[in-house]
Formats: sequence, structure tokens, C-alpha cells
Amino acid sequence: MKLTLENITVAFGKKMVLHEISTVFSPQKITAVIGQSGCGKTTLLRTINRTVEEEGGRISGKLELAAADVLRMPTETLRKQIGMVFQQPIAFPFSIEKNLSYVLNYHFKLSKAERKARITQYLTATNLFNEVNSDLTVSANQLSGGQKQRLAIARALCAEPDFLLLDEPCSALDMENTLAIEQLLLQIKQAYGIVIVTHNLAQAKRIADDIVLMDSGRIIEHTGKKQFFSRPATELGRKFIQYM
Ligand SMILES: Nc1ncnc2c1ncn2[C@@H]1O[C@H](COP(=O)(O)OP(=O)(O)OP(=O)(O)O)[C@@H](O)[C@H]1O
Repeated sequence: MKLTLENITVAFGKKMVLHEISTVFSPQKITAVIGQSGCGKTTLLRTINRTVEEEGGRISGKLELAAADVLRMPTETLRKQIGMVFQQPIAFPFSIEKNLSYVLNYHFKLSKAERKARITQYLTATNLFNEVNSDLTVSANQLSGGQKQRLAIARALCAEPDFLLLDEPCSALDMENTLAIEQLLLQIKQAYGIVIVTHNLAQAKRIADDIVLMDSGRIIEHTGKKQFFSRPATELGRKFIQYM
């Protein structure tokens, strides 16, 4: 399922933050969004899941998930189809199991056995199941930062989204946990479209299929990773690579 943006413009009051963004995010790929601080990366993600509207941002243009009109979709459907994971991992102060069953119960009517099977599936996919010795009664508060971030990803997956948006999910993590998240994204990308905002160009190089480079609220390059790192089309792209 593709995510298509056509002439997307976002404004807070009179302040224009995104300008006429037209692009397509592909399924089964990791797209890394890079750019200087303040260029609109987070706003782009928050436009896709429409949380900018909650802060008074106005979106105009066309945003489609397959043929569905995202800008007119009921919020509940939108939250189910497009998941988001934030920079600071959010773990609800419940057991690991309840962190996931909460989302599963919200979106699906499942038997106890089905719910348990899905919880095991997502915790296994995020490599948490073995780490907690299958004891899902452990409080999420007791997990490390990296484990909490993987729990947040597992929770997002519980909604069975088509797209997963991640806003600098590794910036609060050490190298080992960062690599664990990267491995996880590479493992699961076959089933989702993944869009990740990252300040870490080396991370983009390690895991992305496509690169989106933003500047002053615009996408100035959206290209395959190899092309971007060998022949960037813009001066800013060249600067980024030199900086690496
Ligand atoms: N709620 C808001 N109200 C007004 N302006 C906003 C709001 N949210 C974001 N902006 C503005 O939008 C612009 C882009 O911000 P955004 O956070 O998307 O950039 P970014 O590229 O993610 O930055 P960083 O890399 O520093 O996280 C900034 O000028 C910011 O001040």
C-alpha cells in the first residue's frame, strides 16, 4: 500500500511550515527522512498521522493511503493504519502484557488465546520475549531504554498498521540498543512501509532503502539510498555526505 502526498502544505496560523510536498512512500521499504534542524521532518510525520491538527496546524493538499483519503479518514481508522513511535520511548506503567493487550483490545475483538498468540508474536518480533524470559507480568517501567523503545514498536505493531512512522527512535539509545532497533526494522520491513526521521546519516546509510532530504519545509531529494550517497542531486545533499 503506497502513501501518496500531493501538494501538501502545512501552516500554523500564518506560519507556513511545509510547502507543496509531493512524494510517494513505498511499502516494504525503509525511507529515512533527513535534513537540518527545523526543516520540518517531525512536522512531516505528524502531518501524515494528522497529529499536527491537534496543535492547530492546517493541512491542505492530498494525502492518500492506497486510495483512501487520509485527510478525511476517521481518527480511529487513521491511528490503526498509520502507527507512530517517538524519540522518547513511551511505556505505560503496566505490565508488558497489558501494554500490548490494551492496544489489541482497542482495535480487535480477540479470544484470550488469540490475544496471547499476538502478544507473543510481536514481542518475539521485537526480540523482547526471550529477554524477559517470557515473563510478561514484568512492569514496563523496569525495562531499559532500548527495551522500552522496542516495546513501543511492538505496541505500534499490535494495531497492524500499513505504515510505521518513527521520529528519531534511537536518539536516546546507546549503540547496542540502536543496532537492535535497526535490525528489528530490517526484519519487519517486508510487512510495513517504514518512514524514519533520523539525525544519524550513518544510520540512514545502514538501514534505508530510500532517502528523503528536506530543506526549509520542502523535500528537495527523494531517491534511492545508493544514488543519494554516490550522486546526491543537490548542494545540501553533497554537504551532508561530506559531513559524514
Ligand atoms: N505547533 C507548532 N506551532 C508553530 N510552529 C511549529 C509547531 N510545530 C513545529 N513548528 C515549526 O515548524 C518548523 C519545523 O519544525 P520540525 O520540528 O518539524 O523540524 P525538524 O526538522 O523535525 O527539527 P529537529 O531536527 O530539530 O527536530 C519549525 O520552524 C518549528 O518551529
